[in-house]
Parts: sequence; C-alpha cells; structure tokens
Amino acid sequence: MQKLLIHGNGPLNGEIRVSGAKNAALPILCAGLLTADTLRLGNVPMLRDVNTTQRLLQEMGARVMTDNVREVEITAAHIGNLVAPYELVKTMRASILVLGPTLARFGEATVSLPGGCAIGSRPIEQHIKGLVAMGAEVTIEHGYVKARAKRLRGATVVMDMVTVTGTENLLMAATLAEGTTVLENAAREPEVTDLALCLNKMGARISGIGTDRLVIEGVERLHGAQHDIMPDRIEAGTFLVAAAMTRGHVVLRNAAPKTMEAILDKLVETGAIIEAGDDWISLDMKQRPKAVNVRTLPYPAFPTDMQAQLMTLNTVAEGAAVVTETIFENRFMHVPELNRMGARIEVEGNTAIVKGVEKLSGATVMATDLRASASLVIAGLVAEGETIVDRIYHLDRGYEHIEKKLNAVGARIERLD
Ligand SMILES: CC(=O)N[C@H]1[C@@H](OP(=O)(O)OP(=O)(O)OC[C@H]2O[C@@H](n3ccc(=O)[nH]c3=O)[C@H](O)[C@@H]2O)O[C@H](CO)[C@@H](O)[C@@H]1O
Ligand SMILES: C=C(OP(=O)(O)O)C(=O)O
Repeated sequence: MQKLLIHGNGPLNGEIRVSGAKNAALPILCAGLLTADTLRLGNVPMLRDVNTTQRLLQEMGARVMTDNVREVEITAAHIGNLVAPYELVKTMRASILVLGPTLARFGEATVSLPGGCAIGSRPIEQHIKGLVAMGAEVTIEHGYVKARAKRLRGATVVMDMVTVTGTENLLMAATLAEGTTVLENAAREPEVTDLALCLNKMGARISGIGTDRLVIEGVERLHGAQHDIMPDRIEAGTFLVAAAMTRGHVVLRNAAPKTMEAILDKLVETGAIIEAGDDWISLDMKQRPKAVNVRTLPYPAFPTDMQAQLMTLNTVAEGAAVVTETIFENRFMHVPELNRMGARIEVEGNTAIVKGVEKLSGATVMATDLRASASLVIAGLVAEGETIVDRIYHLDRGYEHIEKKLNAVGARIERLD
C-alpha cells in the first residue's frame, strides 16, 4: 500500500493550479445517463473517484472516452444494465447518484445501499421519499434499493434536512418527469448549482438555481452538451490552509473564490492576508496563525469537508479554539493521529477543543477518510522531522497529485510503494 513521506520544510511559496471539483464532477458524470447524446465535460479532475464513476457508467453500457487531459465524453445511448453493484458503491458512496437519472430515463434502477463509512452513516431515505412522491415504487431487497416508475411525475418535495446528494438525485430525476417538481429545503452547495447549470445546457428547465427552492419543469428528453466542471473549493481551501500554517505566500489559479466565502473569512480571522479576483486567490501569512472557532453547516456556512484542515491549523495556532461538527457523527478520526504528532485536542461529543502548541513532531500516522488524510499531510509540512501518512488510497480519491502540487511550491513529499 502506498504511503507519503513528508519532510517538514518551511513556508510554501508559489502558484498552484486548482483542479476541477470532485463533488461536482461525480454527479455531472452521472447526468450523462439522462441522454442518448454525448455529454462533453472539461476540467474533469484526474481522481480515483472519477475513474470509479467512469467504470460504473461503462459497466452499465455507456461509452466513456477520456483523453487524460481533463476532458471526458459520455454517450449513454445503449444502457443494458440498470444495476450499480455493491463492489463499486462500497468504494464510492457517490455511486448512489445513478439512481435518479437511471430511473427517470429507463423506468427502473437498482443500486446498492451505501450503508455507512468511516465518517458516519450515509442514509438515503430523503432520496427515496422524493422518488416515491414522484410516483416511483421503491423496495429495499438484499441490500439494494430497487426503484420502478413508467414515467416519474412532478411533485413537491420538502426535504427534512439539507442533503447534497439527495438534492442532486431528485434534481436529475425531475428533469425527465411529467410536470413540475418543486424541491423545498434543497441544498445550495455550489456543486449542486454546477450540476443544475449543466442540466439546463442539456435542455432541462430548472429555475431557482443557487436557492433552497428548485423548480424543475420536466421535459420529454434531454440532449448532449458541453460543460466545464467548476474549480474544487475544498482542494483550494486545503492548499490555503497549508500555506497559512507554513507562514507562506501562495497564489491559486483556476479557483472560484465566490464559492469559498466562509473558508476565506476564517483564514482572514487567523491573520492571513487574502486577495482574490474572479478566478484566483492569494494568501500571505506573515506570523503564527491565531486559533479560530469553526462550526460546520450546509452552504453557505463553513463546509464539513474543510473541518479537519482548519482543526489542523488550530493545532499550531496561538490560543485555543472550539471545532464543532454538525454534519457527520464521526468526523474526528484525524484527532488521535494529530495528538500522536504532539497536538493537544480533546473531543467531547461533536465538539473538539484544540489548544495550540508551538510545534508538531513527525510520526507515522494513518487516516481512514479523505479529508482526515489531507489534514495529516498538511500537519506533516509543519512538523519537526519526518511524517509518514499511511493508506493514501483515500487521499487519491479526492486530490489530484497532491504531492506534486505541494512540492512545486516548496514542500518535500515523496510517494513510497
Ligand atoms: C449538507 C452537507 O454538508 N453535505 C456534505 C455531505 O454530502 P452528502 O451528499 O454525502 O451527504 P448529505 O448532504 O446527503 O448528508 C447531510 C446530512 O444529512 C443526513 N441525511 C442525508 C440524506 C438522507 O436521506 N438522510 C439523512 O439523514 C446525513 O446523514 C448527513 O448528516 O458530505 C459530502 C462529503 O463529505 C460533503 O461534500 C457535503 O458538503
Ligand atoms: C467524504 C467525502 O466524499 P464522499 O462523500 O465521496 O465519501 C469528501 O468529499 O470529503
């Protein structure tokens, strides 16, 4: 199993290009199932989860062409297999996103239930509730959700909580339903917006984009389109935190600062000097960061996918901070590992109290989820001596060549087999 060896090596300085967003690319790839025409995508990140999604679409019968320069074409003209198997869903929960589009276009879909994962349970009853309201017959059999509907019909669905993949599944399903669907309490995450914009290019009629009330007028069919995936706000945020912790100065290109306000505000609170244009962000940190309290909530508040990274910044900050996680019940797995590196963090329920220390010390650490792994890499950048991050399988699901990007701005990270 591959590992990363990180040598603590002073400030990060230079420019980094931000990749396309994983959490936008995965639903948009699945949107390719909604039409027999070709969906052409640009700025697709080269990630393990993207490969897994492409494999899933291919197994269903779609033709997927990729030239490895971030362009992917999906043609779902002949879909012979309407099943997403457990083997793929267990490695990537986003596979559940084939449920809505497959059911809407082919009248039937069978998808393995995601179950839980390292960060918590991943229930989908809101997805099911919405599909049932739209006239689907849904059963759970042998760990699979099976949905059937000759043609879905428009309905008003009030979601009990803000769910990103739930909103995305119902949004895709509604594009081909008969009549109008209203999704109330919809997720407003920028990745949902990116999906909606792509769907409209394919001929969907969605209004209220970017709000918590999406109105979808169903159409008979969708057609092909070209769409560039939005920049990854979490990858960008991870690099900014790394720069702030190392007291460096970086410029991010191909970024989307307008989708990152809560993250940028927090970094300003730590003492960083931030400047931004339409598609770039610069961060300059001249002194030790100040500790900042963080509470994760749905967009536009602070994202759960940046909680581990901000907590890591707090471990070496001046003062103490309270970090509260409200989205997932078990998203503090980085805590014992950070403590092994000399951090002082105590957890009580969904709250972590972090007391800043002068220095972390390098150690061999392991993470069992994506953002926890990223937080250990950036901890390694400021730790004394060597840090080995084991099981980087998780990291490769969501970060494109993280070590190459960080090494280009002054880090010293090696990938070990
Ligand atoms: C609102 C939110 O921040 N969502 C995050 C969530 O999206 P993801 O789409 O994976 O998860 P959801 O947004 O669906 O879940 C948000 C919350 O709602 C609950 N839930 C969801 C669906 C459902 O049918 N029933 C139910 O109870 C979940 O258990 C969770 O506590 O994880 C992703 C990966 O880390 C993040 O990128 C998203 O920002
Ligand atoms: C946990 C994440 O992804 P997933 O929901 O695919 O596990 C993430 O993007 O931080």
